[in-house]
Amino acid sequence: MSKQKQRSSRHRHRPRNGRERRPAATEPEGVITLPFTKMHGLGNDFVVLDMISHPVNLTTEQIRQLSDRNLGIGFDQMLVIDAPRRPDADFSYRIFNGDGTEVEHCGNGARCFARYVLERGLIANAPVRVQTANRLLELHDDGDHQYRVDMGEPDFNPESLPFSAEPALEYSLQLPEEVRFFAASMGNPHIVLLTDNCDKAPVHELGSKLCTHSAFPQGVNVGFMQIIDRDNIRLRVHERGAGETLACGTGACAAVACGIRAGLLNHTVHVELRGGSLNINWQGEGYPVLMSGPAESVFEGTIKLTITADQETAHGNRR
Ligand SMILES: N[C@H](CCC[C@H](N)C(=O)O)C(=O)O
Repeated sequence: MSKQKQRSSRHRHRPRNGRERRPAATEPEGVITLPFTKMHGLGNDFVVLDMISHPVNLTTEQIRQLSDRNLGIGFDQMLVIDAPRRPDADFSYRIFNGDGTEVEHCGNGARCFARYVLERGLIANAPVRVQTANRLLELHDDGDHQYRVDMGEPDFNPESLPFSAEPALEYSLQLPEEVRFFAASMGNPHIVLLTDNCDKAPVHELGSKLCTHSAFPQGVNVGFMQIIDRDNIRLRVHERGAGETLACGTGACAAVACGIRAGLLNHTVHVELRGGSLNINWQGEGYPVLMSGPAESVFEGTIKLTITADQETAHGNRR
């Protein structure tokens, strides 16, 4: 059986066209009950929505409200699972920061995605191929809730962030104080600053200033990397659209790739973040970055949402 057929036979109730959908429970006019799952990767926390079974297009404002840790559910990012949009993928998934902005990649989220679809039998077994806005990821299950993700290749071209500068190993900005940093895209934009002590790094003050600096028209994630030795780093990340998180998977990949490219690190690095640790491997130009780490599922819930008429239509149409 061709790989394509093998792949489709691995899906339980998941015809390619995604047509079989169970509408979210609908209550009085415009109110729906939306099931969600709360998950995290090293404390970087997510709300996971299954848009195949419960289709609804949330507005930016609704995402912001749901991310509020007092008024909503609370999360760093929302992961939205959907049917694949290309034949070589098993699923697609969309990622939204807590501020409602949609982004291209989420490393900790990819591991949680893998656990979600495998534990629910939405696919028979790993590897799971999932497409994001601009990448195709391959997710592997290493057992004991440890997952390994082929994160794709780092892109060191500053235009990929975007950041208008001549390609270089290291860059600088006058804030007015001079700040030096590496830059890489993992599908989403990262800059990485070296620090001799993560605990004392000005993650919030400097991170928030750089994250929204005009040099980065689409914003940027700001990592603070402390090199312990060639096999171990500590890392804190001020994330675009979320602030400092307890861990950042794409940030760990970007930091290690930049460190290896600068000749400061070996090819497999243990990354200690505030929420725990990841193992990152990168063999160099032309190779993908491989990330290994845990994914935890915390609780299931439902939330009532008032949706507008056109969302209702979209909701209805996607049944
Ligand atoms: N804030 C990031 C997206 C989430 C990345 C992070 N949570 C990860 O695990 O990679 C951005 O705006 O590009």
